[in-house]
Formats: sequence, C-alpha cells, structure tokens
Amino acid sequence: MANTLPEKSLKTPLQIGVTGGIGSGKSVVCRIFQAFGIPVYEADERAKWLTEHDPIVKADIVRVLGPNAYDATGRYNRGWVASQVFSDPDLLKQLNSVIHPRVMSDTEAWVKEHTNKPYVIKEAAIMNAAGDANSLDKVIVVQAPIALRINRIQHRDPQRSEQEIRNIISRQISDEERAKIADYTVINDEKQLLIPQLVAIHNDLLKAVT
Ligand SMILES: CC(C)(COP(=O)(O)OP(=O)(O)OC[C@H]1O[C@@H](n2cnc3c(N)ncnc32)[C@H](O)[C@@H]1O)[C@@H](O)C(=O)NCCC(=O)NCCS
Ligand SMILES: Nc1ncnc2c1ncn2[C@@H]1O[C@H](COP(=O)(O)OP(=O)(O)OP(=O)(O)O)[C@@H](O)[C@H]1O
Repeated sequence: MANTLPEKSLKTPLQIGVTGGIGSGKSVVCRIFQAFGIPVYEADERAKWLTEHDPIVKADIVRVLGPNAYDATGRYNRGWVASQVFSDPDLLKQLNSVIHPRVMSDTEAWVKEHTNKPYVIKEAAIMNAAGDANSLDKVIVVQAPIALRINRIQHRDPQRSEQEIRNIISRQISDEERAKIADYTVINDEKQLLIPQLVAIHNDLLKAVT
C-alpha cells in the first residue's frame, strides 16, 4: 500500500495527484480528502471552465475542431466534441495540447495559495498530460473493476451509451499503465472501505512533512 516518501518530498505543500479511469471514484475520494481539510484542485472542472470562458482556449479549440465546437450562443458543444475526440486519438491529443498547458500554469498559481497546508491534491482524469508526474510529489491511483465503473457512469450520466463509455476508457491509459505511476493505490470496489485506506495515506503524507 503506502510507500515511504523519499527525501525529495520535503517542500510544502506537497503536491499529490489523484487519478483513475472514468468512474473509478476520483471525485468521491477527493471529497473525503477535502473533509480532512485538504484543498483539492479539480483539473477536469477547471478545464471545463476554460473551454467555456477563456477566449484564447476557445479560439484554439475552433482552430483544432472547427466552428461546430461551439453553438450559436457560444456554448461549448460538449456532446459533439466528445463524439469527435473520443473516436479519434489524434484529435484528442490536439485538444489536450490546447487545454493542458493552461491547466498546468493555473495549478501552479493555485498551489501557491495553499502554502499553509501540509499537502494539496490535484485531481485529474489524465495524469501524464495534465498533472504531469514531474510536478507531483506522489500519485494516488483510484482503481475499480471496469464493469463497476461502466455501471456507475451509466447511472451518473444516463445520456452516455455503454459504447461511448467504452470509447472513453479506450482513450485513457490502462489500469496496468496507471499502476506504474501509483505511489498509493486506493481500491474503490465497494467491498473494501474507502475511509480507512484514505486515513492511512493521509497519515503517511503528514508524517513526511512533520
Ligand atoms: C471531451 C469533452 C468535450 C467531453 O465533455 P463531456 O461533458 O461529455 O464529458 P466530461 O468532461 O465530463 O468527461 C467525461 C469523462 O471523459 C474523461 N475525459 C475527459 N477529458 C479527457 C481526455 N482529454 N482524455 C481522456 N479522458 C478524458 C474523464 O474521465 C471524464 O470523466 C471534454 O471532456 C473536454 O473538452 N475534454 C478536454 C479537456 C481535458 O483534457 N480534460 C482533462 C484534464 S485537464
Ligand atoms: N464507493 C462507492 N460507492 C457507491 N458509489 C460510488 C462509490 N464510488 C463512486 N461512486 C459513484 O460512482 C460515480 C462515479 O464516481 P466519481 O464521479 O467519483 O468518479 P470519477 O473517477 O471522478 O469519474 P470521472 O472520471 O467520470 O470524473 C458517482 O456517481 C459516484 O457517486
């Protein structure tokens, strides 16, 4: 389970990534860390905000995806964009390259607002591009069986077909690849209790900074 933190991680706040595939339960896990008093930066939410409000990001998205990316009132056509990028890895890569650098610089500014905290969390569906292992001291990976994840998303987002969910999964790194970047693994299979796993990680991280 928990690794012992190496010497390098003595700056505060530590920057901890929480990642996992669609439906693994990243947001649920992060809500629990928030209840422990830990600030959470939600990269996916921030990315969503940028796609709706940042004029440079919007112009770049239109350059990559064409005018259909926004409707006549200027709202992001999320469903249409999802149908394009989750079936075309190259297009997804281009979309990522528009959004992720902005999220990265925004995260750096956000971290500076929390220097009084022992650690902060960055939650992101994709870690390499968005969170980037280099800027994170440790990565927590949330794992859950694929069938359970699909079932959860079908309940949470009833508008998504099973095929769309499977397409998204196929555009994310595999569980095996994710396991390689994990310093901590949280099993969210609705059999093992979440809170004791998170308390153990929290205490381990506190030990590293005190
Ligand atoms: C593709 C878009 C239009 C889909 O929007 P939609 O409202 O349908 O879905 P939502 O944003 O909730 O994402 C659905 C699921 O897809 C996964 N996902 C989202 N973006 C990505 C991505 N770039 N790569 C892989 N999976 C992704 C997440 O697990 C997420 O839960 C939207 O996610 C988007 O613009 N993504 C690019 C921004 C981004 O890269 N965000 C990720 C971290 S910064
Ligand atoms: N342990 C659990 N018990 C019951 N329901 C759960 C559990 N974990 C997650 N869920 C539910 O499963 C759904 C997906 O969880 P959550 O939104 O946290 O996943 P996520 O990894 O953040 O997904 P995404 O990548 O789509 O943002 C939510 O509706 C959530 O309430």
